[in-house]
Amino acid sequence: MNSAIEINHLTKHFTGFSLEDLQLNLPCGSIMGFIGENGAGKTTTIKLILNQLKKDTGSIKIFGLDHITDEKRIKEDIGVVFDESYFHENLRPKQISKVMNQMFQNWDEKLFLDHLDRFQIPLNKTTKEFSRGMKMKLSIATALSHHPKLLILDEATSGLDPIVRNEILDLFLEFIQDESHSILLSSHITSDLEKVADYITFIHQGKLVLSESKDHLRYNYGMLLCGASDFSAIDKEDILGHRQSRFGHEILVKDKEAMKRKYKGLTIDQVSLEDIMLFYVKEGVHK
Ligand SMILES: Nc1ncnc2c1ncn2[C@@H]1O[C@H](COP(=O)(O)OP(=O)(O)OP(=O)(O)O)[C@@H](O)[C@H]1O
Repeated sequence: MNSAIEINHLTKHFTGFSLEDLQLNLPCGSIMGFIGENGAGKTTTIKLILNQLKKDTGSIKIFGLDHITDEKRIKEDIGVVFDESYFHENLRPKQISKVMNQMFQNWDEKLFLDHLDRFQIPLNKTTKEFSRGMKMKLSIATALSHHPKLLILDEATSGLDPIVRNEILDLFLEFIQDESHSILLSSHITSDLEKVADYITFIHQGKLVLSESKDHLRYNYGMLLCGASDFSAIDKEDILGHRQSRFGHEILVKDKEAMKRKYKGLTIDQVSLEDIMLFYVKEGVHK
């Protein structure tokens, strides 16, 4: 079994929105960043994976097993974090531990308390007395404490300060040291994904734009910078996306090295995930 999550031809229709023919493969031992604008379909995809929403067509396999017929078995091995805390607000961490112990065979209270200690989460407060960051850390500690093999996190680091986010990213990198572990991480904070993700899947208006290794994106995509006269000499087919500013033309290109050879003398910068997203979502892509 090499895939933690394997999605083929997944489709879900709502009135006014469709997730169409999604393909995604998260290899075991890796982190996949899941990106897309607000309303692109990330949470819908995650809920479909978790069978919290019913798919229309397509297949979803987790650890090689069907996500519906083998749901009970699979759920033991998945830790899930959504951006909202789902604990009752009058519970203290040890009471949460009792609840989780009923839910998961592999619940490990010692591990849970170790995570809380590391995150400096007070044991004597109820969750309604927690800050947003504390609630998020509590959710992540909970998700990790039944020894899951797969973590699925939907905007789990949104609204957290950079120090807390870094702590959490470090924890993800530790988790992934075990090659049987994997993470699907939806986030708008593309710089976080640049730090930790091995793969990036990008959806736009319910459709897959790309699903590639981060290194492939880093080495193949580039931003060509030029003035008006050079711009007119660039072949249309090389322009993946284009933006004009008062400083000149910025052109999103694929196959950076080939472009460097073809347009000698022009600057081609490294491109960030945020740039790629902006060009697809805001500037429009030419092909
Ligand atoms: N239960 C539902 N019934 C009808 N439409 C829904 C339902 N759930 C989601 N949608 C629609 O599906 C689309 C995608 O929503 P989704 O929450 O998956 O986006 P997202 O990529 O997670 O966005 P965000 O980054 O804002 O969280 C939206 O247009 C939303 O209104």
